[in-house]
Amino acid sequence: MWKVCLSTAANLRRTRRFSAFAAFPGPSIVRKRGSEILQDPWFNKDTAFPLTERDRLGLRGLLPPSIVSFEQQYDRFMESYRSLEKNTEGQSEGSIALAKWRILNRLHDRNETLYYRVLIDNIKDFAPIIYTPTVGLVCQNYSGLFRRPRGMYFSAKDKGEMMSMIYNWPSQRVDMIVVTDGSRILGLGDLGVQGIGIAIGKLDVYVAAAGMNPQRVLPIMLDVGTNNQELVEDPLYLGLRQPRLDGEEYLAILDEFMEAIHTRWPKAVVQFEDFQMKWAFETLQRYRTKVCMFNDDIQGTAGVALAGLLGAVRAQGRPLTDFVKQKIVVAGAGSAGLGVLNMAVQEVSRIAGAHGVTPKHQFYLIDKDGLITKERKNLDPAAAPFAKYPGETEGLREGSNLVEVVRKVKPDVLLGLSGVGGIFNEEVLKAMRESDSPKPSIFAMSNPTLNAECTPADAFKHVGENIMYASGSPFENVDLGNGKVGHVNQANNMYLFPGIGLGALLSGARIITDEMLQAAAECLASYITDEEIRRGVLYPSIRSIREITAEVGNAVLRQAVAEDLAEGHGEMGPKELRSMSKEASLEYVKRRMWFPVYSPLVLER
Ligand SMILES: NC(=O)c1ccc[n+]([C@@H]2O[C@H](COP(=O)([O-])OP(=O)(O)OC[C@H]3O[C@@H](n4cnc5c(N)ncnc54)[C@H](O)[C@@H]3O)[C@@H](O)[C@H]2O)c1
Ligand SMILES: O=C(O)C[C@H](O)C(=O)O
Ligand SMILES: [Mg+2]
Repeated sequence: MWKVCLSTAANLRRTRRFSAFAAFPGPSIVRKRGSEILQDPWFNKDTAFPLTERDRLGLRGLLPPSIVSFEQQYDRFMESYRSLEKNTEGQSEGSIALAKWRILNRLHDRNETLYYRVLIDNIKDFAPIIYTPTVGLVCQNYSGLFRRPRGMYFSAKDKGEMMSMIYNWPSQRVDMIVVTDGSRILGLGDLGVQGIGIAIGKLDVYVAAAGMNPQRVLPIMLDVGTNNQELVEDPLYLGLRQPRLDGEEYLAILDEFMEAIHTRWPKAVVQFEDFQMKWAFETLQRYRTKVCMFNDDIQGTAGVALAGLLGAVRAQGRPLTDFVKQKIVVAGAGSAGLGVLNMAVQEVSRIAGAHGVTPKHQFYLIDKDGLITKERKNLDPAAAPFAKYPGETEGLREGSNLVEVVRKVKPDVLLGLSGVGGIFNEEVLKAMRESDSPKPSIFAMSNPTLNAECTPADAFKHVGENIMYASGSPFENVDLGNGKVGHVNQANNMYLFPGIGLGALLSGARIITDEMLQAAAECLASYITDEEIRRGVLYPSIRSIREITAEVGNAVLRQAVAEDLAEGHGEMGPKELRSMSKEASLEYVKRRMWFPVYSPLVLER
């Protein structure tokens, strides 16, 4: 039916692209009738309710008589989106982006099936709106933009109540939770309760990329106060107006919350997002051996960066084992930068182990106070493994600045996770011209756009055309003249977190191990062909995120099975999972991915 109704070539392409994932829609059980259904975005079909359903569900007379098809609704939405693009021409980028977010958000609030379908089909255009970078702007303005709640809010005032509060969530089943305490939203700092936007955006990506069922995802804000004085003084601010809890008080809230969600949904996968570094590592260590959870900023980012770094080795025409020889300068010693270095060191050990040599790396770590050495006062224990000994610094000293380090080290890769826009300035980029690499790489991974350490245009201009470039937020490719294009990669954890969550869920993994994350990163790295590498491509197009996520999910699932951590999911037991070939488990993953189509609604009284 869907196929014969399609009118445009674009529609045809859409259907083909996802035909492998589309399943015949089974019925959805609904426990409400009439106008209550129209108010519920999970079930609402607007004017597309067929007559039989209008009769069955008490909708007759509540809708205009004409029945509009899903495809017509889809086209009408896209038309209004395009006309908004025209009508906002000439306005500031920020207000255009917010207008686009509003129109998508209104659809999200009204009709989830249509919302997720347009999101999946147009992920390249819409990801920058519902996710990085616009989601940053949305979080900054969340209190003013607020119209209706989404997800759950647990605050410091709810201490002792969380175990009962958790049952206020209407869905019996939750598969995926993204939780933030709002303390470090992208590179925008402490945004308090307004950080809920980031959890919502990540879960939208889960639905679009991993096919998580939107009825079973839950964004959560843990409001433990904010140290952002501007917010506290903002009359519109919707969060607690108190300093952030710290120390044992903070951990007591976290523990109570984790116990509550684990009690109600013991099989749910939990993603920690945008926690400040101080708590990011500590909470990861505290819960990762007890529940199925991971920290996206530490672990998801690390996997994506590692995949890109392995691509950078290939781009130099070197074998992957040469990763151990790479000189990598990392600017930013926070949760993301340290996560990347930890995983890179594990990779070095693995390669060295396989070749019977002593693992040794050439990684340099810089924070806001410059090069980190063993002489650093109050050296952070998490950064200590990467701090240089005096003899190893090639004339550099404690606190040497970025340009000094780049000049001296002549790194193969310069990678930024500092949260500070523009620190890869002209001087630093020009110093990269002296890189020892035949193809230097610049990863400006901080988000959102203005926080990128450098723009791609500046990187190609100042380092030269012969580079690999990646940024955390999306940028257009760079026109290098004479028909040449400087390819811009998006090194964003969105390539991995959906697959990590999906693989963990579908295997029923008890916990998420380093090896499962490694499998995810390797899977992503192997996605790119030599020909693509030659064109400067390190990551596949966001357009194929659903296919990539299925593969990554399968890699994670298979690793969970290999480590005997898979307890199974639904009717798929651990024994069945163990007996599956790689192809069979990939098929299982794909079949389990939710795809938005209107399913028949069946009333259960
Ligand atoms: N692309 C991605 O997928 C991705 C993933 C995670 C985080 N990020 C981005 O990375 C950034 C950092 O995140 P985080 O969680 O590590 O933050 P963080 O606050 O934990 O760490 C920031 C680090 O940068 C250092 N820094 C500050 N100014 C600097 C300077 N001038 N030079 C060098 N270092 C400097 C700080 O000292 C600190 O070590 C954010 O902008 C975030 O959006 C991107
Ligand atoms: O949210 C993103 O776009 C990536 C990452 O998780 C970040 O914190 O910047
Ligand atoms: Mg993040």
